[in-house]
Amino acid sequence: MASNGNLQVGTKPPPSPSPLRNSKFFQSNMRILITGGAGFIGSHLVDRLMENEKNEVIVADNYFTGSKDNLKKWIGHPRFELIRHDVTEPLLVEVDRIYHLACPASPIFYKYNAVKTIKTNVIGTLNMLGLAKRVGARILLTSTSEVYGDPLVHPQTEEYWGNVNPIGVRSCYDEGKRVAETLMFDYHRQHGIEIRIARIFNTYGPRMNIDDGRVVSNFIAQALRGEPLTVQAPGTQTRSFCYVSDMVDGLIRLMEGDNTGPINIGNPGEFTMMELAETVKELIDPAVKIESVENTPDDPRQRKPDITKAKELLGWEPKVSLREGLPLMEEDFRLRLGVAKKK
Ligand SMILES: NC(=O)c1ccc[n+]([C@@H]2O[C@H](COP(=O)([O-])OP(=O)(O)OC[C@H]3O[C@@H](n4cnc5c(N)ncnc54)[C@H](O)[C@@H]3O)[C@@H](O)[C@H]2O)c1
Ligand SMILES: O=C(O)[C@H]1O[C@H](OP(=O)(O)OP(=O)(O)OC[C@H]2O[C@@H](n3ccc(=O)[nH]c3=O)[C@H](O)[C@@H]2O)[C@H](O)[C@@H](O)[C@@H]1O
Repeated sequence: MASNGNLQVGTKPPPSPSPLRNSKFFQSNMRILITGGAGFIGSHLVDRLMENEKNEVIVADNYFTGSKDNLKKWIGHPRFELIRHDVTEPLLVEVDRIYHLACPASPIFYKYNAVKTIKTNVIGTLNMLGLAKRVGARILLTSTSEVYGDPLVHPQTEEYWGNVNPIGVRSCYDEGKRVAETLMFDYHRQHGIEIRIARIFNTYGPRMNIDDGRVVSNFIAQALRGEPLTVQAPGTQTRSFCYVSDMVDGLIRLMEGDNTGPINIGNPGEFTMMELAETVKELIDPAVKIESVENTPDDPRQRKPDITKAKELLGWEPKVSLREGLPLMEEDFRLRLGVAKKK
């Protein structure tokens, strides 16, 4: 039984999975559902899980921000299935694991239809927990460092309750993810569902949407197009950036470990947005300009994960530094934009 000290007395044991899993000759595969698996992190997670012959992977995605193109190498594979499905509608599939990633991650996209974003986080998570209860699956939620809001505690530990605006333009996402975490623990305490919660910090890498609006994808696309890098004021705000392969490794370790979380998964390397712009400029095009533009409401001024729990409980820490990761993302964007490296 997973534990994190939060369990009430008398919690029911987790629901039993299909009798097949208890058979002496266990032949069936581990059946894994990934909601949002056509997205940036999700498609890299599919790649890693499909490497294991024992895994069958099912992706459910509504393609709001993801695309089939991210999964083209798996379509038609006997151990892979792709379903066009919106998690705000119930889904019934017999699975053993659920990685629940379905939610737009870019602020531009999650603000575009705020009501849909909070529906996805609340109703979508309710539907996935209902599925986990129905089929006896273990479920992992990709929560976010945004649950800490504009943090007054720095770096952020998992015990910090956050400083979140409940009625702002980011609340559909920040509060939506907080409610999702609440639902996860309520199903865990009330129904014994096996839960895992990852609080993901800013993640970057190949397959991010090029015009996604997030800072790393914006700066690299702008530098490759010879456009000014748009540093949103004040430019001294900080973020900590985790390369996608490290993120995927952390998510799998959390799912297959025995701690419910929440556990911060991110790279504690903290940079101001101006420092990030200067690094991208140096790496891609020293001639590119940097311009200051206005920011959006409620933008957190600082963000840096305390990853003590990830290190101690998951044996995980990031391996790829920003200076190692950015060139890998540049190569992907050059390929997709058709922009050759200057000799
Ligand atoms: N990338 C980051 O920096 C970051 C940081 C913190 C948390 N996260 C979380 O990780 C998860 C994946 O993020 P990402 O960066 O891959 O984002 P992404 O936008 O690339 O992927 C999200 C996927 O979910 C799908 N989706 C959205 N709403 C859906 C719905 N209602 N039904 C079905 N599918 C739906 C999208 O089409 C997309 O494929 C999200 O839950 C996000 O909140 C990401
Ligand atoms: O890691 C997280 O938990 C969160 O990180 C990001 O949220 P945010 O940090 O706001 O993402 P960006 O839009 O990339 O902004 C990062 C910083 O860069 C700045 N920025 C953004 C874009 C740009 O062109 N220029 C720029 O300076 C923003 O003002 C902000 O201060 C993701 O979008 C969220 O999904 C995720 O939950």
